[in-house]
Amino acid sequence: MGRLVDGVWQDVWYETEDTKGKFEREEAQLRHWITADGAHGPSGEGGFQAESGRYHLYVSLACPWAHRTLIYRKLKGLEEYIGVSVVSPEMLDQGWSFDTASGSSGDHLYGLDYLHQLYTRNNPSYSGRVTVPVLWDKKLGRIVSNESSEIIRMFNTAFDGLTGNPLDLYPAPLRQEIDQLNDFIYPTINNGVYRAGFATSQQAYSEAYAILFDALDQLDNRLADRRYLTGDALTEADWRLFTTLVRFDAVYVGHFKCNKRRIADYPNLSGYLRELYQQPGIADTVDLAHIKRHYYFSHTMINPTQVVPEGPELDLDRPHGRG
Ligand SMILES: N[C@@H](CCC(=O)N[C@@H](CS)C(=O)NCC(=O)O)C(=O)O
Repeated sequence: MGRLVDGVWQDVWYETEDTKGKFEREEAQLRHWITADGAHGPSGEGGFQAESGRYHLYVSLACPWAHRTLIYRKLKGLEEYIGVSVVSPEMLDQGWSFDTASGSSGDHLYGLDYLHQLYTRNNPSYSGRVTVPVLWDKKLGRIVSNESSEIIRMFNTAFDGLTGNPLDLYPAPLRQEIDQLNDFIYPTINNGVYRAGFATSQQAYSEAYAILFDALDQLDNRLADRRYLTGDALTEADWRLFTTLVRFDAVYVGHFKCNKRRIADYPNLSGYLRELYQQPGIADTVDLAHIKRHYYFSHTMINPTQVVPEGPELDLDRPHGRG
């Protein structure tokens, strides 16, 4: 775990001293957009046109943000257009690595040892955290984006002319509602579990815990009379929630101390989670072994023994009873 400072790797844990024990996630810095015609998107520079084989995704199967991009790659039929390299679940003193002995696919493009080398290949004097996912442009040898919420928006439309895949997970009539749901779910739940788990003071943890379970209760109620978060169709908001829910009982309950209830205890969220898991292709994107290994083995300040629990027994293939 660490960060780059002027292109040099430094092994440091998250800073919480100035924030009374609160964990604050750093903003992603690299924010260009792939578009159908190469015009520039909402931020960054232009010149990143959707093309087959031009772009490559670097992901961790453990990471909920990277998981979003893998789900979109699957649902939008992008697998033959965009390659993937998977880092090892073990994120230790050099950060994310391509160590094949511990579960990485290896770096398919350059045979690098560590993800931080990709960041300095993009910018030799980069300063900041070295995070997944990374969307890489093989043609220009640059990082397009390291912000998952924007990568999934690109994947939603930019390649449609090539793939002919019309699925729209951010349809115009629902955008405002989806944005509102995201604004609610990101701080309370997606990042909320991290705010609980990475807190270094009782107060910061207890606050994050209360906000998290209040938000889950609200969503469970919402799903009592709605099949999905916005109604009858799955949207971006559901997939963004899913990547946290599917890790919850296996990791966040124990490792991050989010233990008021399990998702399995919620009458509506539990079936909803299974329904999303059972959508075609989605189970292929979920790797619970990487998920458990990553959190329990990498966060040595939380779990210094690095012992990974055997359980719980999850049965995500059980009938979901929704609809
Ligand atoms: N804003 C980023 C956040 C990505 C992120 O924080 N990824 C985590 C893994 S779950 C990471 O790579 N952390 C390494 C670090 O912070 O040093 C996104 O959504 O793409």
